[in-house]
Amino acid sequence: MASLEGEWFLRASIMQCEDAILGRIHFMDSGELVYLTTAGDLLGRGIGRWLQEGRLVGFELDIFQYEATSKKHVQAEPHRFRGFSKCPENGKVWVGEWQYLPFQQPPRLVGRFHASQSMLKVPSLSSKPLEDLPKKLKENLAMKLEKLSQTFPMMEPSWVPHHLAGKIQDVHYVRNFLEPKQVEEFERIIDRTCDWEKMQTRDTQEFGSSGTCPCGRSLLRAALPPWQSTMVDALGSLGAFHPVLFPANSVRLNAYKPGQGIHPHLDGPVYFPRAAIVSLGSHCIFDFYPRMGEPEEHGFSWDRDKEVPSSPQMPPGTKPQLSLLLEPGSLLVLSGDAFTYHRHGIKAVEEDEITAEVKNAKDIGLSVGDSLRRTRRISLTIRHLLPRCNCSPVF
Ligand SMILES: O=C(O)CCC(=O)C(=O)O
Ligand SMILES: [Fe+2]
Repeated sequence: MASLEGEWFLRASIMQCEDAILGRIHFMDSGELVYLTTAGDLLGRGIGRWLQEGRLVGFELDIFQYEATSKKHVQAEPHRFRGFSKCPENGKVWVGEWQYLPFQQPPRLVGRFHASQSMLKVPSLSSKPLEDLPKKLKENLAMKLEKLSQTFPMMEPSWVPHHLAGKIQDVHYVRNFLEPKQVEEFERIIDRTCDWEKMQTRDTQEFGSSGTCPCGRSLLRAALPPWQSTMVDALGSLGAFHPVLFPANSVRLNAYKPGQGIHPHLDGPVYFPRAAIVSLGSHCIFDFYPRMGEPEEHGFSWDRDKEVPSSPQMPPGTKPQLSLLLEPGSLLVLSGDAFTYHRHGIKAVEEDEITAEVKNAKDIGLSVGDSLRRTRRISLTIRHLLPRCNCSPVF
């Protein structure tokens, strides 16, 4: 019997697609698993758990992978797979059944996995019928794996999301994410350390990457300043980002004077479709606009006039569909539809008027007709910038 601990070369099929999963998988003695995609045109990684009971092995993996050259938005959630087999034999290719676990649905058998301990050779495919595994033992192992995967602290958001009434999915607003003291402390650090790029519409600075990789298709990863890492770690452990994508690797600071704002835009498929925005300083009204057409393939270039990622112009006079008052110390998380299809922006005004569209005004104790003067506002936009080639360690 071969020991499972260590690195394996894994290939697994999904229906007719022979090498849908192809890469290195590391079985750690802690019972954890790490997977790295090595298929030429795919990028991605996975994390999971494995268990061995008697002669039976089961492992579960959450895999996030995408085509390096794709200009479309990537999947919004990783896919979960499960492998089952007898313990591998020394020196032989290890073969087992491969299941896909759709969210809240029963597992589906989609193919086989093959693994070998040699990193030099892709495991050869076997067409021998798989030996039937004892049903009860398999069910037992599956139950245990399910329990283990629920213990990832970041899978269960421990804050209560403020799911807003309105037609836009996937917008969460969290009041008092930071305490006033923390807001002040972060503002002090920013004033002391930031090296702003001055724009017409705002000042800005990007953290987390620097320079381009040898092939020029991705950015190289740079360490975040410690105060930002702490915030990114906190967001990770609260469940704002999936553990497969932990830690988020990009932080953009924007500073707005009263009268400045940001033109309605989509952040684009260069990122995993999720952004966490932490506000410091002034309040502001943040607007989401109605969904318009397909956003695919936009957002890879910069609109120099508007100072936002490029996307087709909205018809003049388009009104916001949902507005929120962002308070200092608050956290806004936009993902899925809100990230992919609904432009967001902040009007360039000195004073914000509370209208019926400001959906959280009442929770904050404000009424329609109230107006609030802005002061300087600084925001942190935290996202996961996706590498577009295999030579960049930006992940
Ligand atoms: O300042 C904000 O709250 C929004 C910033 C933003 O949309 C961005 O950086 O893409
Ligand atoms: Fe944005």
